[in-house]
Amino acid sequence: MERVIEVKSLYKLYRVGDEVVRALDGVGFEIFKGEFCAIVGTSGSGKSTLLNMLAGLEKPTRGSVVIAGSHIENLTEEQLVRFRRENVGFIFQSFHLLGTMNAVENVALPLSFRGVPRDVRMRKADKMLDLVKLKKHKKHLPNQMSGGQQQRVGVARALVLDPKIIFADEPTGNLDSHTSEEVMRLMQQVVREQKKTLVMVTHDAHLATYADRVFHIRDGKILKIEDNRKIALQGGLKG
Ligand SMILES: Nc1ncnc2c1ncn2[C@@H]1O[C@H](COP(=O)(O)OP(=O)(O)OP(=O)(O)O)[C@@H](O)[C@H]1O
Repeated sequence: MERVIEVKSLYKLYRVGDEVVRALDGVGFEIFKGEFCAIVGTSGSGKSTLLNMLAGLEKPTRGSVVIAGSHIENLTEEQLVRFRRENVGFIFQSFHLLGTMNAVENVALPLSFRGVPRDVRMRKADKMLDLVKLKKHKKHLPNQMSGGQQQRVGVARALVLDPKIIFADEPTGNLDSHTSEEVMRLMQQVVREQKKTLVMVTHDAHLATYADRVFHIRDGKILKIEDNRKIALQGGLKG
């Protein structure tokens, strides 16, 4: 199996007045190509800090983060921007769609930052919207779509540059429970069919059951890693 993310002895300490907060307190794990992993924990457990380190948005105090073979903790800001552009897609809780652009234009946006010609951009964006089953909503503006449809656009946009890894921070935080499950199933399907690696942060243990593996984090430490595939297999064997 191809290792896509390798984290070793990762620490992030913040000084707040006289106190030191250990947001990450010696975290280590590996994530492989094609895995859907969820990082689960309560508020303040260190989830966002961990995701920020994995995406190279913040520097660790100590330890290493190797993504697709590069030690990203050693990269300069400029190199990090390039690294993210070439390797990473993001799905946000609040969708982050541009209100004046329709669905295809929103999905095509990351391609225009790369200087891809308009006809190629539109063709690729169109294909991605088919993939997330939004064929009929391509010309709709964000305010003409439901929350779930907007997040499908968000998923399509994260995929359009064909990134190795997708990071999702509470991707269903603004959706009702039924729509959340739909978006989870979509993400699960995308990871399987496109052989992507998806790392999702959530406080919701139920949504985490859609992931292949669940990393439980508390006080900046990984308490346990649950393998849902093994659990499903054992369930199947028992049944
Ligand atoms: N910039 C900062 N300065 C000081 N302390 C911070 C900073 N960022 C995070 N922390 C602290 O680090 C710990 C972990 O925070 P983090 O945001 O990673 O938690 P979280 O699990 O993502 O929480 P939430 O679900 O509420 O977003 C918390 O105790 C938080 O107060």
